[in-house]
Amino acid sequence: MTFTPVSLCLLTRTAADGRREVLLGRKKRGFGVGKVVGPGGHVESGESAAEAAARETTEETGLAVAVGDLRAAANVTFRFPAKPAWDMRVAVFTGERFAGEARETEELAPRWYPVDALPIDEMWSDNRLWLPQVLEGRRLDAAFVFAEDGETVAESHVAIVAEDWAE
Ligand SMILES: Nc1ncnc2c1[nH]c(=O)n2[C@H]1C[C@H](O)[C@@H](COP(=O)(O)OP(=O)(O)OP(=O)(O)O)O1
Repeated sequence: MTFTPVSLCLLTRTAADGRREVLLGRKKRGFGVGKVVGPGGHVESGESAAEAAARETTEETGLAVAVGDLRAAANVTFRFPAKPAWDMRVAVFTGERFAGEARETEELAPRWYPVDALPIDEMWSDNRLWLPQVLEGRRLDAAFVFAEDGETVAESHVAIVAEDWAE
């Protein structure tokens, strides 16, 4: 089985009203077009997963992120038995430090969403099973198998590796 390496970056901030927000965006082209996703994409040859997360974030949102400010938050595999070319292993990073203002790019229309009101129905269907936990500070290992339609989660496995923010 070959899993394409992909990185995903979840930047968070505290809004003026005190609510915690996460930067997501509507995908404008390519795989998953129309869905709300975190900035991310394929890890290029010679690049670490964290470097890919930082680069993709800059390319897709205009924000500058330092690799050292990213925290490894989850490893998630997506398997599509009906379409194995789509199989991917996603390294998910979180971070709170970045520079600049998010702007729309050719790939993504970014927007800050309150963490307690995620647009979960507009995201990949696996997201509801792991994204809120990551945003609560848990580190996860997860695996999802998609049904023939490439949209419905047929099997899921989510394991908590660490309760990072537990005090
Ligand atoms: N199932 C699921 N859950 C959560 N997030 C995602 C998925 N599938 C996904 O593809 N994604 C995310 C991961 C990435 O943010 C994108 C996919 O990246 P993609 O646009 O295919 O990769 P790029 O390298 O940016 O592509 P090109 O620029 O080369 O077209 O969606």
